[in-house]
Amino acid sequence: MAAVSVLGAGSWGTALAILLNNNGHEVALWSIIEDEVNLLNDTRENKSKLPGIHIPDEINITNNLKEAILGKDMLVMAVPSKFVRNTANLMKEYVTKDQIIVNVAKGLEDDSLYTLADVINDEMPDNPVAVLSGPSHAEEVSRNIPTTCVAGSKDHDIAKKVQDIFMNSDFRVYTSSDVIGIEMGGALKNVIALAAGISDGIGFGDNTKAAIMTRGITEISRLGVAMGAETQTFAGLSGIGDLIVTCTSMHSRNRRAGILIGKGYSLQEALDEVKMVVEGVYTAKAALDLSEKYKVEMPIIREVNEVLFKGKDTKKAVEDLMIRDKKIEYKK
Ligand SMILES: NC(=O)C1=CN([C@@H]2O[C@H](COP(=O)(O)OP(=O)(O)OC[C@H]3O[C@@H](n4cnc5c(N)ncnc54)[C@H](O)[C@@H]3O)[C@@H](O)[C@H]2O)C=CC1
Ligand SMILES: O=C(CO)COP(=O)(O)O
Repeated sequence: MAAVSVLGAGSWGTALAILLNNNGHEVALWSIIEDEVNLLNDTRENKSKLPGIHIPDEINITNNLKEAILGKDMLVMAVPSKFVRNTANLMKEYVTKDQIIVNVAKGLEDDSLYTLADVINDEMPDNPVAVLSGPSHAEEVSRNIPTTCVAGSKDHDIAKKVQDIFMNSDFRVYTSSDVIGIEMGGALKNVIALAAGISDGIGFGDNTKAAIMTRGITEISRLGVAMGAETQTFAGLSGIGDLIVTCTSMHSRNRRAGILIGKGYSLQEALDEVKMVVEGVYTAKAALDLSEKYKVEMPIIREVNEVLFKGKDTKKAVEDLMIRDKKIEYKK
């Protein structure tokens, strides 16, 4: 058994802390927000994000970062992407180089255009860094609904350790060495989910959503491969698997925000309504910047940016996607 800390007590951090506790590990759950820690300790429930799910008494819920880090074998970073650098920066005072850092957040850093594993590496260069990603809504994982994920590390032994620590009969974990592919799939599917939600919110049908998902994974894999990822990863759990769950589930924060925007809500109104982090909004701009940097065409991601940040009419965005130049899907 291992000693593990989960950093970030939102829906995903809470669900993973419970899973790790159920796996028999010694678990701490840290949040930077003192009020959040007090509420979780008082109620042993994350009422606003995972209502009805009991947080076992053995989990040490703490606001003390030093206490959360010291003596742990693994540190799981479950804070939203925009807080990853600052959290990693705070952590480095206490981490020792044998501790494995596992990133479970999905996003990109907007200025540097770094993936989150790269941000963590940048802050804690001596630590082994892994990622865990896949179609895995906290609402279902916390109810032990069968789920599959992939643990990625360039070092197979590290990926295997992550697999061993997280896996149980309801949570199946594969390993992969394609870290960049896993991260790009996880980050960019959120932008495509916004588009799928917008289409649903407008009242378009299943045909439209299937088109967005299929052309969406093409865009994601085109950029990912240009950045060094393996094509095959985008056909896997962290690619098409996560895209399917995000574009079709009512648990999806990104899809829900998209639906509201498609119905005419402003971006801010949609974010206020969803309450939890909508990562696609933060990733959209970085994805567009990366598409320009790598000279990769990403029309759906471009239109999502137009709608989110330039107030473009959602129906006009879809129309502009439909009347683009004629293209070949495949030619031998
Ligand atoms: N919710 C889910 O089902 C899944 C979420 N993820 C990813 O996990 C990450 C976290 O998502 P959620 O748990 O859904 O978010 P959330 O919105 O439920 O939780 C956010 C949490 O971040 C922490 N936080 C807030 N401000 C902070 C700050 N300034 N510094 C450090 N920590 C702060 C707090 O503990 C807060 O509860 C995201 O990148 C998301 O894409 C990945 C897989 C599943
Ligand atoms: O990444 C996630 C599930 O795999 C969570 O993001 P969404 O809630 O937008 O689907």
